[in-house]
Amino acid sequence: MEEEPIEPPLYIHIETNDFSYRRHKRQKEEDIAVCECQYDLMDPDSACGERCWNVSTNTECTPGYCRCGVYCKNQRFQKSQYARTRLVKTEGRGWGLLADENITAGQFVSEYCGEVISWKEAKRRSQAYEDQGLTESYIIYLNADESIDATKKGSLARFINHSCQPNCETRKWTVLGEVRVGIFAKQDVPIGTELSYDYNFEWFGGVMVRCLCGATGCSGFLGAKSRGFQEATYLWEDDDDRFSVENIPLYDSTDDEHTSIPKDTILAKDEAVTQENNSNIVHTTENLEIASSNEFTPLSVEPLTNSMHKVAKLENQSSPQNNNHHTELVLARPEPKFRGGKAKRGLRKQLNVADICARLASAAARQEILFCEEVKKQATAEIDALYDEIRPAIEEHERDSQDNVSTSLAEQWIEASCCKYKAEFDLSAAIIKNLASTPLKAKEDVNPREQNGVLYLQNGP
Ligand SMILES: C[S@@+](CC[C@H](N)C(=O)[O-])C[C@H]1O[C@@H](n2cnc3c(N)ncnc32)[C@H](O)[C@@H]1O
Repeated sequence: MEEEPIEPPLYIHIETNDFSYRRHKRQKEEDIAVCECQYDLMDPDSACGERCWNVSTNTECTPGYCRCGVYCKNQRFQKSQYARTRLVKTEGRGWGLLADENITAGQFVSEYCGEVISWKEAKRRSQAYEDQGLTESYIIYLNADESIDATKKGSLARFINHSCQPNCETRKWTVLGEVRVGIFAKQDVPIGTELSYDYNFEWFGGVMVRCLCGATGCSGFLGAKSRGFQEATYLWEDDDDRFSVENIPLYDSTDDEHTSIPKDTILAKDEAVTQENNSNIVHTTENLEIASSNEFTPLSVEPLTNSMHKVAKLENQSSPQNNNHHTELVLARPEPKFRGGKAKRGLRKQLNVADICARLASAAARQEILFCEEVKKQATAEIDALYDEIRPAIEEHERDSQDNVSTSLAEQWIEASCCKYKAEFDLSAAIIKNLASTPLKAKEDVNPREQNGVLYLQNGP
């Protein structure tokens, strides 16, 4: 019997994402993250190695803005610094990718390139591919709004198969303002080993693929953790005839093999190949979140007054040395900080400045305190306005673990937070100073008022 030729699948090979659906983002100068690394001949890691703060936030250095110049090691996506890999025909799982060199844990293996498309378009294509009866799936989740479709255009990473016990993982990196997906080794991978990562499909199609990864504890199906899968299995349990096991289109990759090519026939070496018949759609979700180690914690705006819970209990002490109405400010313990670092608005005012001023005999002292309060109000208004601007980015971070706050906005936020802290501090300092050094009004001139447990003054006896 004549053996069928081993035909590598057809697709258009690309090494950077294709942006036909929208324009590539243009990185603004103020948004470029510049690290502090400086190349030192004696220390190779000095040129944007592990200690580089861009590396620690999964952000590549921008050429021309990194002082390490050509020595910068943090431009792996931009320079396509992939590991050597080989395309291989597997048994039952279509084509796969082998390590063609010893790969070390943490090494960048390849970028998952494809067409960057909107979430809506991904859904539309998913349906279309399914309607065409295509069983292999190449769409992965990029972020809440976009996906990467490597069905027709892609890099070699599109051939990496799923395993429930993978030796690689996906990570998201920001490169020149765009988020990109890389495949990174989770462990040392010896030459000749098949590369794999956990798809965790967001399964759009009705087609389910039996997982043939062979791992102990294999979940049984590709995308077993996906919402689509959960819904389908729920319906099965429901005993609904329409969704009985028989009626669910089930694709077993072994049955679908159209060739009888010997197991693991090594085909091409880092080879770009094209063919039109391989397509279908999958979505990964959780797995990509691994990439979000660039934790962004929104700055909390916790004014001093707020942390000084029930701020000031001003008690008058009669002192033999001081015939003035000496006043002591007692600060209660701070309340715990806001959880999640989220800025809270509408903070309760702790200091009744008008009331404090009403007790001070000196007009200059009153003016100073009122001025400080005015500055504090302005600082509060400033940070509230900024909060509205920064809010969408915070929400996006919460949704996607994606830090999209522009550096300039983040800097404004930090500056405004500092101004507000300073204004709070100045106000408190002005009150303390004036209460301590300024004569208070005579007791009969002051109308004692209930301070609601937050702040109250008692004149001396
Ligand atoms: C991104 S492609 C991987 C490359 C694909 N094997 C090929 O030949 O082009 C994903 C498809 O590969 C197949 N596949 C990947 N991992 C598999 C596994 N563990 N078990 C069965 N089929 C798998 C499924 O058909 C899936 O839709």
